[in-house]
This record gives sequence, C-alpha cells and structure tokens, in this order.
Amino acid sequence: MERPGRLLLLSELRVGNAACDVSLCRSLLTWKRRSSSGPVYHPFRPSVSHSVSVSEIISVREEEESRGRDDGSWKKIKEREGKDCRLAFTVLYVERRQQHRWRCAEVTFTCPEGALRQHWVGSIREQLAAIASRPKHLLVYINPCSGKRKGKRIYEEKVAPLFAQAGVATQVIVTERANYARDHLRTEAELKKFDGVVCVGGDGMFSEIIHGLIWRTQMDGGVDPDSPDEALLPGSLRIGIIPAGSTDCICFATVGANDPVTSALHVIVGDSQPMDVCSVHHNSTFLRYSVSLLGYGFYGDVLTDSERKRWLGPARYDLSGVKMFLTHHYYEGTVSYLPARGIKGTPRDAARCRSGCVVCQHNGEQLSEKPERYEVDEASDSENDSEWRTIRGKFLAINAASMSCACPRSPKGLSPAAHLADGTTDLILVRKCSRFDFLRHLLRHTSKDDQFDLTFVEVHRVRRFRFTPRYCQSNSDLDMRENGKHQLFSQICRDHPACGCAPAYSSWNCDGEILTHTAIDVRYRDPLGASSRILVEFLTQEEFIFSFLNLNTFSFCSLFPRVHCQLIKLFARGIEEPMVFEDLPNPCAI
Ligand SMILES: Nc1ncnc2c1ncn2[C@@H]1O[C@H](COP(=O)(O)OP(=O)(O)OP(=O)(O)O)[C@@H](O)[C@H]1O
Ligand SMILES: CCCCCCCCCCCCC/C=C/[C@@H](O)[C@H](CO)NC(C)=O
Ligand SMILES: [Ca+2]
Repeated sequence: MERPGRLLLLSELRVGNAACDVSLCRSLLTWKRRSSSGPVYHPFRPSVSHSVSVSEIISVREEEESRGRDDGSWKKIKEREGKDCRLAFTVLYVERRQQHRWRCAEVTFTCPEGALRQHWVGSIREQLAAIASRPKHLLVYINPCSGKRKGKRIYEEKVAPLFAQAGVATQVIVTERANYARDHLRTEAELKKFDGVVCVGGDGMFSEIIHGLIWRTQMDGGVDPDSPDEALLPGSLRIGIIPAGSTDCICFATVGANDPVTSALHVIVGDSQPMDVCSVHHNSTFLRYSVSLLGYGFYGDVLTDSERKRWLGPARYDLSGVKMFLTHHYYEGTVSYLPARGIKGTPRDAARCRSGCVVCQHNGEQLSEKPERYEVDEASDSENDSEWRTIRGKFLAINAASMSCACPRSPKGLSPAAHLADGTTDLILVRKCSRFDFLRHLLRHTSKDDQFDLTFVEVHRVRRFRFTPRYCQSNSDLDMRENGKHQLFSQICRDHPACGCAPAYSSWNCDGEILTHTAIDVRYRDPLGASSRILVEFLTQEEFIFSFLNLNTFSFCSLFPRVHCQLIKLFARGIEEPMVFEDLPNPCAI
C-alpha cells in the first residue's frame, strides 16, 4: 500500500523552454523551474514553482507534435516514425479566477524519451481513476426555455467539450415541456446507469430535478412522501447545475458564481455538497419541495406578476419587484414555528456558510444521531406543544430561506448567515410598515447593513413552521362561506386593481414556482385541530369559481413546511474562502 503523500515520480522535464523538476506525489503534481545554477537552492534567484492537486486535474493527453517553440535547446529530440516528435503530454487542470470562477488551464511537459512519457501519463491516469467520487456517466436535462433561452447553446459550446475532455459520458435530453424532466425521472429514467444528474437551466429546472429524484427515491424505498412526519430517504445521485436561468440562486449560493464552465468543472472533479430540503405540506398532503426561498406576500406577488412577463426574460423580476413594492400589499395571518434547538449558528451570525462549513457538519451529525421528534405538534403531546411559538399580525412578507438565497440581484441573499446543510430554515417576518421602511429593508439585501436590524423585521431559525392566513382561522361552515366570498371577491379585485380592494391572500413563491392559494380541502378542518380525511387539489380559475358556488367545498390552504437535513447532494463544494492572493497575478506561472 502506498502511503498518502508518497513520491511516485520525479523527473526533469521541460515546460516551454524551461527545464523543470516535475514531481507527482499521491495528491500533488508540482513543477518547479530549475535555477540556471542548477538544482541547488539560491537565495537571490528562487526557483518558481506551481502545484496542482491531483483532485483538480481534469485529464491528461499525449501530444503528437510539439506545441512549444523549437529553439533546439532540448538536446534529446527523438526521431520517431520519421518525424520530429517532442514526446510531450498535456495536463488539464482547474485554475481559480476572480469571484469564485474556475477555468480549465493546461500545461505541456516535454519528456526526453517515450518510455518516460508513458510512465507519466499512465501514473496520472491511474491516480485520476482512483478518485471514486468522479462521475463517469451523467444524465443531462436541458431546458431550452430558461433565462434568455440559451441553455442548449451554453451546454453545447461550453460544457459538452469539457465533459468529453474529462472522459465523462452523457445522455442528453432536451425537455419538451414543463415537468418533462420531473416526469422522466419519476418513471422512466434508468437511474442505475448514472452517477449523477445535471440540469441546464434555472432554479425552476433544478426544482423539477429534485422533485423527480426525491419522489423516485421515496417510492423505491416505500416511504410515503405525503406524511409530514416521515423521515425522507436521501437519494444516491448527485445533481449538477449548469446555470442558464434568470436567478440561478441555488447555483450561486453553492458555487459562488453563475458560470457554466465553473459548474461543469465542479461536476468533473466530483465535488459533493449536501443540502437541506424543505417539504411543504398541507395537513397530510405533500405539495412541493423547496431548497431556497419559500416566500409569501412580497416575493409571492413578485413571482405571480413576473410570470405574466416571462417574455421580458430575467428583467421581469425587476419590473414586477418595483410594481409590487409600489402596490404595498400586506397580509394578515398567524405564523407558528418550532425554533431549532441544540444546533450551532443563528441567523444574525457574522460568519457565513462556506466550503467545509463546521456548522453544517456539526448540525448534520447532531440530527443524524438524535432525529428530531416531529410529533411535537400533535395535540396529544401537549407538553411539547409549548415549544411552538405563535405570532399573529399583518405582514408584508413571510420568507423562509433554507439557504442564503444569494444571487447576482441580491449578493448577500435574503438571509446571509443561513446554511446550506444545517437542517434549518430562517423564517423572516416583515411586518406591515411604511413604504419607506420596506425600501430600507429591501435595499439592505444589497448593502453591508444588517437587514434584520429593523424594528418591523424579525428572524427565527426554525425546523418547522406553519402559516395560516387570517380568513382560514375558523372552522365553521358559515365562516367558510364568508371566507369563500371574501376570497372570490379578492380574486376579482386583484384582476381589476382599479377598485382598490386589497387581496386577502397572496401566493407562495416556492423556489420560483407559484404555489397558488386555490388549493382546497374537501373536508375542512382547523389546521391545528384533530385529524380528518383531507384532499387537496389545485384548481383552475373556473374550478375555483365552481367550488365557490358549491359553497361547502373549499377552504384555504395553510402551509406546513418541514426541513429535511442534508437530503440531497450537489456537484458543488460550497463557496470557497477567497485566497489571500486571489486578486494578484499568479506568482507561480512559468
Ligand atoms: N421545454 C420546456 N418548455 C417550457 N417550459 C419548460 C420546459 N422545460 C422546463 N420548463 C419549465 O420552465 C420553467 C422555468 O425554467 P427555469 O427555472 O429553468 O428558468 P428561469 O425561470 O428563467 O430561471 P430561474 O428559475 O432561475 O428564475 C420551469 O418551471 C420549468 O418547469
Ligand atoms: C424596490 C425594488 C425591489 C426589487 C426586488 C427585485 C427582486 C429581487 C429578487 C431577489 C430574489 C432572491 C431570492 C431568490 C429566490 C429564487 O428561489 C427564485 C427562483 O429563481 N427567484 C425569485 C426572483 O423569486
Ligand atoms: Ca439550511
């Protein structure tokens, strides 16, 4: 057995015109220019060296012809098959650029003889093959309609060539409609053939992929995804995101940049970043999964409005943002939450979730050792009920950020200290306040100031929460009819804003997908009350009016999200701390 760090190869090779000492240890390829006075250390002429971790080598290829200048300085040029051949090989590796971007750099080494080149190439390939975390076969879904509709081109021009160079085989599927990828993953995809799934698109496309994969894993493992009390099974396939959408906040918060080449390189080197997933339920019915933002009020309204402006591309969010800011709707209701206990970290920490985050590691271990008692909300467990906190009020926004939600529009994110994999979500409540104050809060998403240090904003780190809009807080039939009228008229008024009537309900923004409020309970019950059979269906507007005419048939959807710690894994490593010399030119370049 070779010990880690053991020297495998050491040769004198050429890089360009310079003679170098090149070594391959188990984890490091190093090339160091020889000083003109030989290999001896010289204090005034230090030799320049460059190291690349084997884990960040993309591939190695043999060169058939010299790529460098032929100045005749290399004495041992061999004649092979009658032509001049420099016996070179090229190593492709990850190079870090500014703002967390990665690029594929290459260095060509020229050997004095063929046997040595074979030895080098073989040794590096052997080392790469031993990295078990690298994917060999990927299933790729491309959404041709994401963002500026450039997904297909981005993949073909920037990503596919890198996968080919790294020897990663792919099966590529261009989606034909919304939910195509989700449905394919749920029922058809032969998942055993693959080491991972890659999506080319935005947050909505990523959402499709996790919905397909998580569902399939639960079905295969016999877990009921509807039950908010069942622990979900983690899947085995990692997910890669090639950003081509409008916000791409999941890519930005896990890699640090929205850059297709950087993401492709994280996939190739086989990175792994665990991530929390929030399952959203309405009583005993599963609605959706969320990994970034679950937002009611402002962000729900921005999304609903922006969907009608899809033709505008990514700019639709800015336009709808300004419009909804001016509209200044607030919503009444009750928020209940279960504070996260026994974990590290708070939403007001100065520290950020970064690559190798100790908070995520600690909390992940805690939660796997002592799984949370989710039954605490049941009426039978009155002792633990006291752990639930309740807040009633009028809110401009209710946001649950399971990660920072940083994106180019909001570089710090909605909750800058939130963690990717700590088993919690940050519940941010923005109470009714003046437009001026709300603007102060929104602007703090982009400035250095603490966006929670405002009297009308509060933030809680939670494992579960529930939101019930005011008009669902009674269970009598009469109230339901009244609520129904109110809801219907609000709906009409929303569509005819000239009448000035404020809507009673917003929609949920679930990772950029609208969770409409027109979900119904066939048999209504108080969300906190005793159990009964519940059926929730999503309705079209016509069905919605129809259900109103049938009076007893509908009520409103109160949501019940629960965080599943580290349920999925991404081909990412979290945002890396910048290196001290990040902005300086590379001093090691030869
Ligand atoms: N072939 C397709 N035709 C139409 N819609 C599609 C297709 N494939 C996927 N979709 C849907 O397109 C929607 C938007 O996609 P996506 O999230 O990739 O881009 P985006 O909305 O521009 O970016 P972001 O979500 O980051 O803001 C998703 O809801 C997805 O389900
Ligand atoms: C006064 C002007 C206010 C402008 C506000 C513009 C909107 C800023 C958007 C920041 C969103 C950050 C959270 C990201 C959420 C994603 O899950 C989601 C899906 O991509 N994106 C959006 C915009 O909902
Ligand atoms: Ca989290």
